[in-house]
Amino acid sequence: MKKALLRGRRLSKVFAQGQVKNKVLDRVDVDIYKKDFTIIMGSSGAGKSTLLYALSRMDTVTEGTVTYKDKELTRMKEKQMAKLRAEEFGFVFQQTHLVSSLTLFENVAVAGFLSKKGSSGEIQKRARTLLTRMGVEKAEDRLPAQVSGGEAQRAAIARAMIGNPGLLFADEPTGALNRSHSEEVLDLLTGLNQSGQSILMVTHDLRAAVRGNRILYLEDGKILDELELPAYKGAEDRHRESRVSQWLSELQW
Ligand SMILES: Nc1ncnc2c1ncn2[C@@H]1O[C@H](COP(=O)(O)OP(=O)(O)OP(=O)(O)O)[C@@H](O)[C@H]1O
Repeated sequence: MKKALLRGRRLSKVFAQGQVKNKVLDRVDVDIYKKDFTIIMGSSGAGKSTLLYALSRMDTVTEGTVTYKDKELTRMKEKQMAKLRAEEFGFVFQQTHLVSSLTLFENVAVAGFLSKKGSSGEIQKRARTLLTRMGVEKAEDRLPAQVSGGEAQRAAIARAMIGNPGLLFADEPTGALNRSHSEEVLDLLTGLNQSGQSILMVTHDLRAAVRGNRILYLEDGKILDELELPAYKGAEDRHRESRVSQWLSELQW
């Protein structure tokens, strides 16, 4: 039996606004496995991002436990959690949140210094290698405002990878990109996964979802169903997209 890298048990999240309570996650049980490219799908407002934030402890849960490599994150104090997050997790969001006054290289290197993994020289070398791997080495001395949205997102992925994370969390990483830039970013994520990187990604885009080998479907705060797929082999596999599309239509997505 596969052992979970990250495990959520009976996760509930209630947002209270005055007297009104909105239960967004309802006792969700979920396991995320090492080396998988796991996707969270569901309709708008289903709680996808809330589940990602709960599992990464970017946000607290109302009830339930989150365990990563046998450490219970839901018991950790914020300082301990911040350390674990810096050492073990990488994050990519729809907006890159790159520091506007720093070059792409500096954005990646600074994140590397914060992860405290290696000497200054090693981190700078790794930053350059990652920017090259992401295909943005020619833009590394430019500010975020001087590059395209796709280049900025690729630099943001380099930044997320600089600490060699055990798990990369991505929340709609292609949500703000045009089709060709989205494909470039998805190709990079697929490549990272093929070299062993575990990824958990939220998306509402079918083209992004087909990159995963396991898709979880969230509805009304619960995981309604999941689909296992073989590893992604390339865009020519048309059958894959129709299979996922068929599954989603059965779920009335
Ligand atoms: N900080 C918050 N305070 C109050 N309600 C919130 C908060 N964050 C999210 N919600 C509510 O929780 C529900 C789920 O939000 P969430 O962003 O997780 O959904 P989602 O499935 O990621 O949606 P989308 O695909 O539209 O981004 C929504 O009804 C949202 O309005």
